[in-house]
Amino acid sequence: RPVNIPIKNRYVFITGGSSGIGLALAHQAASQGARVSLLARSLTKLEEAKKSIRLSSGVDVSIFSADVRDYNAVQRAVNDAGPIDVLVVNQGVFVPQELEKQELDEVRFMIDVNLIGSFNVIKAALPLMKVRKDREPTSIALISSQAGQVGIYGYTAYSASKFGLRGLAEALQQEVIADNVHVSVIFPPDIETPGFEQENKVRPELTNILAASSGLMKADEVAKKALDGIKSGSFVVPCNFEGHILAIATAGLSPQRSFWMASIEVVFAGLFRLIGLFFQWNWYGSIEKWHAKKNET
Ligand SMILES: NC(=O)C1=CN([C@@H]2O[C@H](COP(=O)(O)OP(=O)(O)OC[C@H]3O[C@@H](n4cnc5c(N)ncnc54)[C@H](OP(=O)(O)O)[C@@H]3O)[C@@H](O)[C@H]2O)C=CC1
Ligand SMILES: CCCCCCCCCCCCCCCC(=O)[C@@H](N)CO
Repeated sequence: RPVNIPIKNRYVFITGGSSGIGLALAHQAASQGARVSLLARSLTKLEEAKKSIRLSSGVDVSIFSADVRDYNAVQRAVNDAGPIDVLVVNQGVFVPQELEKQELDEVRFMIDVNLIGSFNVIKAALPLMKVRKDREPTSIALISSQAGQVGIYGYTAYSASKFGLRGLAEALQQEVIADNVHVSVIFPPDIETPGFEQENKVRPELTNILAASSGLMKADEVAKKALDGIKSGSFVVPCNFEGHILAIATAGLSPQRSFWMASIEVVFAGLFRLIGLFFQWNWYGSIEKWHAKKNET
């Protein structure tokens, strides 16, 4: 059934809101009349974000410095922020590397921040969100990645953390639906953000080749898709053309509000499996070629 989750005059809490997608989302939510709170570690970056939002939309946002890995710190921030209508769990770290070369500390870092950190944020915020149920519907949105829909070379730990968010989201939606809380998972491709700029310095060549199957988006475009998906209470939120194909090919047993999209998923399931196999065939071809070239030199 369709749902409409308004943003205007509502409380939006964004983790990782001081940079990249989170910051773009904060700008857009503020300019649409939301009361915005941001959480991240660096107070300096938070203050810069606050200043830039005040300059562009005249809105004063609240900022909270905390590490999502620290449950007590997250709980304090969430309680200080007050009511929450829309929770955007966006914080994330990504250090691409072949597992054989990657230190386990880096694996743990990604799982801790991306997955366990999301548990900490949601668990701390849920009680505050449930008390808002007598009002309008509320939302919990998680920023995953297309690497959370399909495993990609160089992303063993990152993909695991982002696939994990999907399981969390599917189960959570069943637990909170009675409280009129609607869960959305956003699956973006590569996005031009400060984090991506860092990632690009160390990304394995094969990761670049495979990720190039999907486009590169601007943070503003992704933020707009995310916000529209949140407002319409969509469970799976794709961001670009490839993302739509990927969403249908990996629909699995996730909830679907749109009768139209559900029909497409059912009727074209076989066709999209075929497209998926074509991509895999192509990717394994690239991997083979890359190894052949490496062995030559
Ligand atoms: N850029 C891309 O290509 C893509 C990104 N994504 C996902 O989108 C999300 C945002 O990415 P992007 O905007 O590029 O990232 P950025 O690196 O630009 O921003 C990350 C934000 O998260 C905060 N953050 C990081 N670690 C923690 C922590 N332990 N506790 C609290 N806050 C933290 C950062 O602030 P601080 O460091 O001060 O804590 C910052 O505000 C991530 O979940 C990422 O996986 C998905 C697909 C593609
Ligand atoms: C069945 C049809 C398939 C359609 C095309 C599929 C293309 C998939 C490409 C996946 C790209 C993953 C990018 C990850 C970005 C990211 O999260 C990092 N930049 C870290 O932030």
